[in-house]
Amino acid sequence: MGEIDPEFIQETEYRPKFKTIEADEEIPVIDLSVSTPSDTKEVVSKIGEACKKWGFFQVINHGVPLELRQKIEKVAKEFFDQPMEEKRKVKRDEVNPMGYHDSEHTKNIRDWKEVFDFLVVDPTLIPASDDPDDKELRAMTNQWPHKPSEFRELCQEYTRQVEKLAFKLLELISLSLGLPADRLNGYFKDQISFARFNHYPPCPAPHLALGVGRHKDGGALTVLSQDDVGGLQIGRRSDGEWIPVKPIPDAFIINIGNCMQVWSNDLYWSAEHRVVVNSQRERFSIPFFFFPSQYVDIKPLDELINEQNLAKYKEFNWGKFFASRNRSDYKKREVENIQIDHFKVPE
Ligand SMILES: O=C(O)CCC(=O)C(=O)O
Ligand SMILES: [Fe+2]
Repeated sequence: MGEIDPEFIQETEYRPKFKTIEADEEIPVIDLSVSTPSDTKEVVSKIGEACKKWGFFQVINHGVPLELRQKIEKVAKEFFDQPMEEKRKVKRDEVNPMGYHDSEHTKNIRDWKEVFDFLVVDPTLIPASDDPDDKELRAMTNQWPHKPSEFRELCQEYTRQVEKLAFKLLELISLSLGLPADRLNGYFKDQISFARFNHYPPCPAPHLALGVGRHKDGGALTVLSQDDVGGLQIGRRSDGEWIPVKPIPDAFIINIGNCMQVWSNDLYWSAEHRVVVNSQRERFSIPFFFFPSQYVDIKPLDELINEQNLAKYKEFNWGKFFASRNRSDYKKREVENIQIDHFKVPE
């Protein structure tokens, strides 16, 4: 049994069990290639069902070139393979959260991973603090390493392509809610989206630590690329059971974030998920967090609420929510991380 720093150790109830979970159910795999309006209708309906039941699905024939994905995976690995001294040159700090980081905390427990974050729009403005009365904004900017030499260009090309997919999915999700395809697009005019390279090194005590502790993604949706190692697990909406997400070559994993859950007034589900690590193989993944503009106030969409279906959430400001979440990632805090449940209207 390996020894690890106590700051990585999860409370007993949150440690992974490593029992074989009966694969009686898996998240749906949806083919996005459509040639007729009736194909689109079918895709929309499958997406709607997946968002309700799981909050997760995988997509194939998504339009992001495989070659680009292979290149980006290669440079991400090359970046992390460098000595710590090199990686620290682009280390993030409390002012600028973009760049390299190796002490991410989820729910106040340290994650067994290192990350590199980069923005889609550079610079991106966010609230300077999570204090609702503080109107000041600050700029986040990208920090690019010199090596690998094609790193920056590939990262920018990757976010351009994945952003296109994110907008396509946003439109399909709007349609699935019975709304016009472009109903949600305006919320992303000054999007604060970013992408992340996750590197999970082999862990000597995979039964005690997690690559990422259980959490829900904050934004509208996440487009995730994972390698063939596996380790992502999602909490099933019906009973909370942890279900592994099977790696499928060239597929993207899509999950609903908190904003979409609120917009849909709980029809769609932002599922809790986590990453288990193993003692043998390192794992890489690349989430793209599709985040609305900081000034957008999030609340259940007017078209979806009525006397039979009252709004389940009070309005909250996305930028302030993000600023609050962001602070808690750095280090242990005494208070609980902000959650959408804090905005729930009592029944
Ligand atoms: O590595 C993964 O598969 C998922 C990572 C994740 O959930 C996150 O970075 O928010
Ligand atoms: Fe996540």
